[in-house]
Amino acid sequence: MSGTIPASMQAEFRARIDQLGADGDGVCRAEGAPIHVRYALSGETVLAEPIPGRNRAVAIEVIEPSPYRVRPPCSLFGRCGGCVLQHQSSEATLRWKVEQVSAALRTAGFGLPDQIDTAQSAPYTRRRMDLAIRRLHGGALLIGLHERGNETVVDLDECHVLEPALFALLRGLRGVLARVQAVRREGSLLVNALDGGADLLIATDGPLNARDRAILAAFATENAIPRIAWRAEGTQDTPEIISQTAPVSHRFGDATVQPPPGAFLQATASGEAAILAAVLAGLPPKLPRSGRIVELYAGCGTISFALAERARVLALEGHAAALEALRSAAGGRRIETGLRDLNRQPLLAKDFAGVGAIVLDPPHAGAGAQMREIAASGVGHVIYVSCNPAALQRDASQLADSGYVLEKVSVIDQFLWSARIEAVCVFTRKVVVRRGPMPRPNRG
Ligand SMILES: C[S@@+](CC[C@H](N)C(=O)[O-])C[C@H]1O[C@@H](n2cnc3c(N)ncnc32)[C@H](O)[C@@H]1O
Repeated sequence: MSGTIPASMQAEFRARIDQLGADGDGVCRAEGAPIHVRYALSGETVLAEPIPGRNRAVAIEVIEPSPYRVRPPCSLFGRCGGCVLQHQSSEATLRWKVEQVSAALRTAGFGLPDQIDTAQSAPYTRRRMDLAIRRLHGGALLIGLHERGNETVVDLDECHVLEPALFALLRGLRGVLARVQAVRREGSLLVNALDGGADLLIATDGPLNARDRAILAAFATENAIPRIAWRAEGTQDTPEIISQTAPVSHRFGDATVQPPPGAFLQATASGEAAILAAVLAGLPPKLPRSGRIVELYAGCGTISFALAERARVLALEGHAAALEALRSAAGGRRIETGLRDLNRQPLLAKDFAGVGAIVLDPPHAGAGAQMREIAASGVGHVIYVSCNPAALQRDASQLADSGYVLEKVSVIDQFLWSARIEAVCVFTRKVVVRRGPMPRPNRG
């Protein structure tokens, strides 16, 4: 969305909100163009104040409230960019998320199943968060999330989504990082609450000196943190392990994985469970134990180990360290792994010959070139785990064009009070399965 608010609405204006946009903001129309009004809900009339230079506004007074408006639980709501929908009941937000996914699938060309399953994570259960670090001129340190639309860091002195133990850890870390000279002006912190303890990946805009390392190592020991890793801010360098007090471990089913620093993890344990249940429910009921599943974008194996209970799995992933974690834990299971950049080198349609099901969990941008090959493969079951309805719409339209139907949809709200939406969609196509060799992983 670009442009600015029409000249006739440069001052405060009354806005009648038609709907929520994909970003969770209310949308009204002015002179034919949509204007996004923050903190306004569908059906409301609000007094809105334009944000200078943008076609966005902020609700400053609610004139006619939505029946779903509630009091936001967090005092940082409206400043911290982490939550955008605390002023709407969680039930109404879940319905809105279902509608967003439904609209994407309808636009892609599918009829919807009679029932859409839903799951919603509870407050205080987020186990992964990417935070910003900012040093103020006086030396004090902020750890938190950016304000919406700008780089100001809002110190997270209250949070209703994070697991309490992680939140408590941040409290201590704030004082510790204030003493770390490598944080000159800014940095970032990725916290993962693994089963074996918290895993921290810190990035700073200056180099770590020996004193910094000692400070971080002492913090790890005092707080029983298995691992702290570091890398230079703004890079994707392989993280350096600063402190390792215990083995890093996380369980996927009966497998124990050692995820790399900053590893992708589903945002909540209950969200992960809902995703797994929906994926397993979407597998063909008669998949023989000797059958084959190709899993794309497998990460460290969140889904792979559960799939391997049902059939042989070929798990492909583009991030070498994540794949290595999966591969190391896969011993004795029916999991073959392959390192592959599926954008540059997608599996081809013919590579899927004889495969009983494809499970894919692509990044935010969607499956890109890989999707065309999946659609052309004719594999009977395609189970798509989505974290972005817009990408889902693009990718699913290729399945619609290839004659797939939509069997099942589950919408999972594991990013409570945000506009982020997860969905698991099961697409099927009646085909005669071609027999052929298992696709060969491309070992990197
Ligand atoms: C949404 S995560 C899902 C990971 C895993 N399925 C899980 O649930 O933990 C997407 C995964 O895709 C991987 N990925 C991103 N781009 C890729 C590419 N071009 N080729 C292969 N894998 C890619 C990421 O490294 C990440 O592990």
